[in-house]
Amino acid sequence: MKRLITYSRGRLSAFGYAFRGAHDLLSNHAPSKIHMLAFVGMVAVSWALDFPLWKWVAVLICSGLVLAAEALNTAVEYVVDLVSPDYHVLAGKAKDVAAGAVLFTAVFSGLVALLLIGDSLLELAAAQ
Ligand SMILES: Nc1ncnc2c1ncn2[C@@H]1O[C@H](COP(=O)(O)OP(=O)(O)OP(=O)(O)O)[C@@H](O)[C@H]1O
Repeated sequence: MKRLITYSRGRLSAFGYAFRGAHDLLSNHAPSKIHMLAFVGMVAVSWALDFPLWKWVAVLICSGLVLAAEALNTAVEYVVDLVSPDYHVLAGKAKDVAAGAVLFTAVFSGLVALLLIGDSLLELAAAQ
């Protein structure tokens, strides 16, 4: 029982650290705020176009991937700034590649959003 309580406390602390990281990400990094705004905008559009369940799932998966990529990119930036505050070509590459991960997820999520919205608009037009 004591081990279970200790284990549960450890897991709860881990959640706390994760929420602290998410708070830091969303309050101190402008790109994350933009991604969050895009997510809120996409939720509004999905609501307005009365997306079916599978489209909501696609929206949530894509939005989660973009925010997770942004979080990892920010983590890479923190670590690079810690271990290589001075200029180093590899430090620059690490940051650039991490930013590339965000670019990939954002571009492909944008394409998914266009397909989902386009499909709903075509359905609406066909129903007129
Ligand atoms: N220590 C370094 N050595 C070499 N190049 C670096 C270094 N730090 C940053 N750079 C280069 O400058 C670019 C911008 O770095 P910076 O830390 O400002 O990231 P950023 O993309 O502007 O961060 P944010 O997402 O917070 O706006 C990096 O992608 C990299 O090419």
